[in-house]
This record gives sequence, C-alpha cells and structure tokens, in this order.
Amino acid sequence: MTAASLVVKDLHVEFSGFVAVDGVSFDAHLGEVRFLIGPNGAGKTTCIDAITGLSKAAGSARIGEQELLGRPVHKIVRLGVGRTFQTASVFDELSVLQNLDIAAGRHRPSVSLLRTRRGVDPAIAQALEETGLADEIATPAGILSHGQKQWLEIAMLLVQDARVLLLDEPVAGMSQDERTATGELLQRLAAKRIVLVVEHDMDFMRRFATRVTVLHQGRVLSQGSVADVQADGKVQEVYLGTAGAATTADMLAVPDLPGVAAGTQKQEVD
Ligand SMILES: Nc1ncnc2c1ncn2[C@@H]1O[C@H](COP(=O)(O)OP(=O)(O)OP(=O)(O)O)[C@@H](O)[C@H]1O
Repeated sequence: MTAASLVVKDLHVEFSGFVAVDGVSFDAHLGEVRFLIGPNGAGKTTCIDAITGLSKAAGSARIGEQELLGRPVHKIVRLGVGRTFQTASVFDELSVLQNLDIAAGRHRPSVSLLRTRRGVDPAIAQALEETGLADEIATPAGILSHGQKQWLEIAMLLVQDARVLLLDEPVAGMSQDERTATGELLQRLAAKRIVLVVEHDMDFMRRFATRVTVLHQGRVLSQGSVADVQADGKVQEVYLGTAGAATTADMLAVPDLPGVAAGTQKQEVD
C-alpha cells in the first residue's frame, strides 16, 4: 500500500509556553528523499514527534486524506507512519531475524529456525534484501556495525509496511561507505514510500536530498532544492554564524556555498 504524500500545515508545538515549532509547513512526496535540516534546537525532532503523536501539536499533518494530529501513537503507526530515533532501538541480545519477527508481530520459538532462512516470511526476506542484511539473520543485533543497526531499524519499519518513513539522523556515527549505502537505500525506498530525513550531515544532505526544508528557531527559514537553500542568504547567515545559531562542526563545514570564499567561512570548533 502506498501513500502519495505527507502534507504538514501550520504545525505548532509548545512546551509549557515555550514555542518549539511555530507555523511550520512542508510536504513530502513519493519519489523524493525529503530533508529537514537546521541547527541544534531548531525543532526538527519535535516536528517528527508531533507527526507521530509523541508531542501534542496544533495544525495539520496528513497522509493522503488521513489527519494524523490528535490520534494516539499506535493508531498513527497503524496508518503506516514509522520512525527511527537518533539512538538505535533494536534488541541487542536478539538476532537480526528475531528483531524483525518482533517488528512483524511474529514469534519464533525454535532456536534452530534462527540459523536458517526456512520459515522466514516473504516480507521479512524482502526487508533483509532491501537493507543488505540478508547474510546477517542469525547475527545478534548487538554486534552489528553502527550502520547495520540503523539498517535493521529501517528493515523493522519495512516489515511493518510503513508507508511513511521518518528518519532522525540516520547516518550519525556512520562510516563514509555506510553513509553512501544508506543514501542509496533511501533513494530506492523513496520509490514506494514517503521518506523524510532529519539530518545534521550537510555532505549527506547535498548528495541525496531532492528537496530540503531548513528550520531555525522553530520556523521555516527556507525550502526548495539543495541549490535553492544553499543560495539563500538567510541560510548562509545561520550556518556561517552571524546569527550565532550553528553549534556543531558539521554545520559549520559548508564547503560549497555559492559566493562564499573559503577564507570567509567560519572555522570548525573543537
Ligand atoms: N519535551 C520537551 N520539553 C521541553 N522542551 C523541549 C522538549 N523537546 C524539545 N524541547 C525544546 O524544543 C526545541 C526544539 O527541540 P528539537 O529537539 O526539536 O530540536 P532539533 O532541531 O531536533 O535539535 P537537534 O538537532 O539538537 O536534535 C529545543 O529548544 C528543545 O530544548
């Protein structure tokens, strides 16, 4: 089952009077790898929390005709909205297959089945293939590489047939090869699912984003193609520090902003 679009309109989230997300609107469609970026505290994760029912929000977030805001978390999951968190939440002591069985709501009582692909249902087999984990079914999740753990989390969403994938910093801590593999995975997944990525990694964003929304202090600062947002003076101001908002080395490393001489870029901080 597919959903053609996620449309967020005028999203507003407050925590005890503090406005974390203020009138944010964006959309994401099948076929694109959609990015949400912004400095620390910009409101990116809060947007995902609102869409998935973890934070109370005003405004609207729809997949197709279905309004998500106001529904409990489990009903939003049932509508096909899946998310990953900044820290992988797999069961380390269980095998890859057992983790996927749990995600699929299956129980696999026989230990012998863990060592073979016999008895693996088609949705799990497909998720294993898609995420490149087919040779790891018996591997305890705890000894997977950081990248493989993130892919396992994505595979868990695939076996649940999530139609909307909301991924919070999926490449944080990954090697360069794992980042590339993850970007290519997201491009493949985007053909059939809505993919929205929250990221700090600017190089990854430049390589794989089709459209980008830049948040700053809870509001949309800019949105459009990678070229559009990189050329936007407001974005340059935030990322180059005159607004004093960029706080991570990744954010400050913006090597190919048009019209910005290398010597004028702010140096990375320790
Ligand atoms: N549960 C909460 N209670 C109070 N304030 C919160 C809560 N969750 C988030 N905030 C605040 O809302 C603002 C937005 O936070 P959020 O985590 O969405 O930012 P972010 O853009 O995802 O940042 P980062 O890149 O650091 O993860 C921050 O000022 C944060 O401190």
